[in-house]
Amino acid sequence: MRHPTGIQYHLHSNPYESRQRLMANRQSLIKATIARLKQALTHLPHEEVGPFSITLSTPELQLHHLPHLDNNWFYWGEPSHRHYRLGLGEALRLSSIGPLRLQQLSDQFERVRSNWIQIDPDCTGLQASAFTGFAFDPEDPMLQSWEGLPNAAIFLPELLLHQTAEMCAITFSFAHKDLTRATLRSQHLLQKLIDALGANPDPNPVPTRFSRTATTPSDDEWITQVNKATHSIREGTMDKVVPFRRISVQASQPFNPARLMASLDDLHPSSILFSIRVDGSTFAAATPEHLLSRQGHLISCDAIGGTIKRSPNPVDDTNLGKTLINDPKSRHEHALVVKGILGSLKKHCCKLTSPTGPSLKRLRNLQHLWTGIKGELWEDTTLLRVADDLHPTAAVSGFPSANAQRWLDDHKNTTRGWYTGAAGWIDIQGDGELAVLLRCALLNGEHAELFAGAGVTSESCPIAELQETELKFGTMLEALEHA
Ligand SMILES: C=C(O[C@@H]1C=C(C(=O)O)C=C[C@H]1O)C(=O)O
Repeated sequence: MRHPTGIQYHLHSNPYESRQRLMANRQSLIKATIARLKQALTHLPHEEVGPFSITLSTPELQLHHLPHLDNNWFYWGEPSHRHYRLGLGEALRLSSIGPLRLQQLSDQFERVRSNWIQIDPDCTGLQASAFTGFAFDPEDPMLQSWEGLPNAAIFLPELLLHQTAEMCAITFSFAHKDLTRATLRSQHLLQKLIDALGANPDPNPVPTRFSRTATTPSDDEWITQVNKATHSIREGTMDKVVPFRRISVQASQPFNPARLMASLDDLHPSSILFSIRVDGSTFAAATPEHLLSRQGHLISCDAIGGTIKRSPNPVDDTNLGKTLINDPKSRHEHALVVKGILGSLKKHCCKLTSPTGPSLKRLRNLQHLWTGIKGELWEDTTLLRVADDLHPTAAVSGFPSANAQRWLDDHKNTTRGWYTGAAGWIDIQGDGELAVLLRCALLNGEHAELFAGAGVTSESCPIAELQETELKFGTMLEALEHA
């Protein structure tokens, strides 16, 4: 295959072979890439303030999993689209907290975007991009196990490895004009990246053993809480609320985030995978739900609400799906999510479309009611401003949102950190994707905390909602066995 720059390359289908080849050629690859970077840097416009991003096609590299890294990382994967992004280093961090956090972040990012220069000498067409994420609660001070993760932030990585189904490219970014420093830093990160990609994955034939050490609220407390919620709903306080539970697990050896993401990739190829490590906090998620995707003036959102288990028996599995789709309680719970999202999008969109009824979204261990919502944006808005109005959706907080939030605060069902917040990427054009952070875990050595919630309406059965949270914990618990 011949690349536009004239570089000859081969796509290796055998990962072992491609790793071997990478390690054998790594010094020459680093040298050649840095030479191309230096060459591209000579084209930087002198008068601009930056940030600056240089994108180089790197067909010799392939990204299918989070590699084993000892420094900070940002990772986004959509296995079913063979689409992955890995960020290392921070060229720039924008952060904010408080009720105006997303508007402030949006304004800061728009200022950055207006000065951001990207050079793409290989004509990859891949846009320079940053990672972003935010906690559920705008006021969450991010204490205890969440310490290190900011409440809301945008991170422009110094090195972004971007793999699509067709190509792989590296974008080097920096927020200053010290070209020597930029080159040295790029070389250092490239070396780290190639060493990580080229390393053979740790063999882990034995499942990781761990035990559950704490559950908050306990089963009994949860049942009381759900009963109180259905009572409040029947009294007319709100239509729906989504309380959550947290479990702690303890293993005999540290969990390995790279192995965790690889097993999530194998077990949940249709989910969105996200992981971040900053300042000692490691967070990972495999979520089925987009909060928002934006491409130009087109946006889309997932409305998800209504959950049932799966069965290994195909007939039973189909029947479970039918039960869910015909269940008035689940349909009602789902309809509130759709209504809430349409209500939030109205002011941003000149056109909104959604199917008249939900379909089934089948995941490995559970199935959901799902409605895809599409819209066309008015011109003067941004991904983060739309996200600000969407978040929190009735899928993760309740309906109406303010009443549900008050109920959760009153019942101390708070301190969620990034669980049920959102994270993703945002590019130089203002396009991006944000995923709702569900089916997730905070990793800390041999300790992990997992989070799961369930939508409660007037007809909810507390035991069924308890079982639903257990099903949802199952996503991470199963993957942690291979971590
Ligand atoms: C709150 C969670 O999931 C949300 C709630 C759902 C429900 O109540 O049926 C389904 C999907 C998610 O929107 C979670 O996974 O923790």
